[in-house]
Amino acid sequence: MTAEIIDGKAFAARIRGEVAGQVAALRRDHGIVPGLAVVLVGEDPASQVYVRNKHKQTVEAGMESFEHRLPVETSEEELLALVARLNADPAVHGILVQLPLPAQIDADKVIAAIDPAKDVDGFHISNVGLLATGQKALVPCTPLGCLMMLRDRLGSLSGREAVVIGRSNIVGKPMAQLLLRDSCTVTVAHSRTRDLAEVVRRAEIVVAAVGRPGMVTGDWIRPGATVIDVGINRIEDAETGKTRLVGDCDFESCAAVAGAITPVPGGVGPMTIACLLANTLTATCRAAGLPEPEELTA
Ligand SMILES: Nc1nc(=O)c2c([nH]1)NC[C@@H]1CN(c3ccc(C(=O)N[C@@H](CCC(=O)O)C(=O)O)cc3)C=[N+]21
Repeated sequence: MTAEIIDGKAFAARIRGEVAGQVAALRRDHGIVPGLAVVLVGEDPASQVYVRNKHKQTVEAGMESFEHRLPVETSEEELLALVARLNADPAVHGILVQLPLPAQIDADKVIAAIDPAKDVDGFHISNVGLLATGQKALVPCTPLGCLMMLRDRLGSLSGREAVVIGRSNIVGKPMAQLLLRDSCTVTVAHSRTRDLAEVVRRAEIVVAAVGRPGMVTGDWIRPGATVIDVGINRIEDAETGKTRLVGDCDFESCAAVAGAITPVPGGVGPMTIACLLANTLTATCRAAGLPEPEELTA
């Protein structure tokens, strides 16, 4: 069997188009322009690429983009002061502080300082708790994108066996909560899981988010399973000496067994940014007391 390759790039473009349409309607009917503030501390090259892409796509969707680049030696107090200003700014509907942060800044403290209503990353404990208890939350972008692709391919997820590999606050844990909310039977596996291959072989849905290049191989995959590869690992190609992006799944061997699989690049990554725009639109609608875009939320 050869897996269908899920085109995350095309899916993300479709979502951004939908967001752009609703942004245009908000402007036309209510004079509201959604605004997204992205804060980058330091000059990590990968982070700079992501922030540039976010800015470009935010503007293309018709929203306002506020970029704040701070030097690597920025203090925690300075960053907290900026967050406070953004919280108070009515033109800002969404706030994203790019992670990781330099060592002198406590990321948990910064996330806790963001107004939960503007927390488009869905990282604030208030949103984490709302998601975990099945209430209306802002949901982390990467798991939200994964959920959209799974629903699109499988329809109802009810009763399905899902295995999430990885237990991070950013992907693994919220992914498990979303799958649970859609009535999957969810297992969260991780580096200490015994017989990991055997656990993964049970799954109709595999979400790999461990950050270890090529760790999941085809012999771990149940025939026909849907495989969502969240890993974005930059490795050096042994032959060309150039760096390239690979996922947590060994693509060739997994694609030979799976029913469908997301590629890296061009899978989950573009969906993450599309969902950031969707969350910004959702936050804007909620702030204005307007009906929110149902098909763009979890
Ligand atoms: N507060 C916060 N929120 C985030 O959402 C966040 C963050 N911090 N820190 C860094 C990670 C990483 N991240 C990505 C987004 C898009 C791609 C993406 O579009 N990737 C392309 C490839 C891009 C390339 O060539 O490097 C793809 O997979 O096709 C990747 C990674 C968001 N993150």
